[in-house]
Amino acid sequence: MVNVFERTKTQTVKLLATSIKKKRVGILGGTFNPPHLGHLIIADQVADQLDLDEVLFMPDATPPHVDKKLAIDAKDRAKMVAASIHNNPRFHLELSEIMRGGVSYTYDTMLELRRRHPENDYFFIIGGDMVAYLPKWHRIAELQKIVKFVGVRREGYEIKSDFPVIWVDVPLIDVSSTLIRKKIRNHHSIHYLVTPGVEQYIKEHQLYLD
Ligand SMILES: Nc1ncnc2c1ncn2[C@@H]1O[C@H](COP(=O)(O)OP(=O)(O)OP(=O)(O)O)[C@@H](O)[C@H]1O
Ligand SMILES: O=C(O)c1ccc[n+]([C@@H]2O[C@H](COP(=O)([O-])O)[C@@H](O)[C@H]2O)c1
Repeated sequence: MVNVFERTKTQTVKLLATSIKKKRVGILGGTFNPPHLGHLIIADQVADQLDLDEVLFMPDATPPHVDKKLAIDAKDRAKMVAASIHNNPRFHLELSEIMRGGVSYTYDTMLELRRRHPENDYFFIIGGDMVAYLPKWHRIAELQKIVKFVGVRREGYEIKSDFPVIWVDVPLIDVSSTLIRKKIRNHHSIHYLVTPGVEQYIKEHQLYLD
């Protein structure tokens, strides 16, 4: 007969084994100013084709490139991301960069995520407009050792880079946050370009009107 102590020990070991199951985790980092259907489609296509367990949508605090101005608060961007992804159980909001504050270098973030879950495989998703700049990213040589980069093509950008990237085929989606902001400023429709929750949030908070 198995004594209670032994049974508990076996169960605990089993529990620990399942709780540290290695996951394949995609990360879509961005400014999400605002999040749009392009973000959702690329995350879903990559998750499907690379068989990912989850995708973390991770709004940055201050983007590393100096030319990106952020007029709206990180809280608004995070709330809009939450509204975009709430009905997809594979998508999660990752707040590490906003909580850490300052310039959001991916290397610092990956160290933090790896500390939390060293067992996982991480796949950082980037659009074709970003791939050419990868060699210039902060501590890229070390970063490459702890994350795999996944590239998706983007309308209007030709890829000329021999940087090691896993390419995933996605339908070309000619939508950007810049386009959405411009449409709002010009009082044009953004219906179907963002989720209904994001459209409502933008209206309620009167974002991007100037
Ligand atoms: N339509 C799209 N097709 C492919 N990749 C995209 C698309 N939209 C965004 N991405 C990628 O998603 C990531 C996060 O994008 P980000 O939040 O900066 O949106 P954006 O539309 O590029 O914003 P902005 O127009 O303000 O520069 C980046 O790697 C970007 O290249
Ligand atoms: O770490 C870097 O040097 C670095 C340089 C450029 C971009 N990134 C990350 O790439 C992601 C997409 O950037 P962006 O500006 O297109 O939203 C976002 O998570 C940024 O923090 C990171």
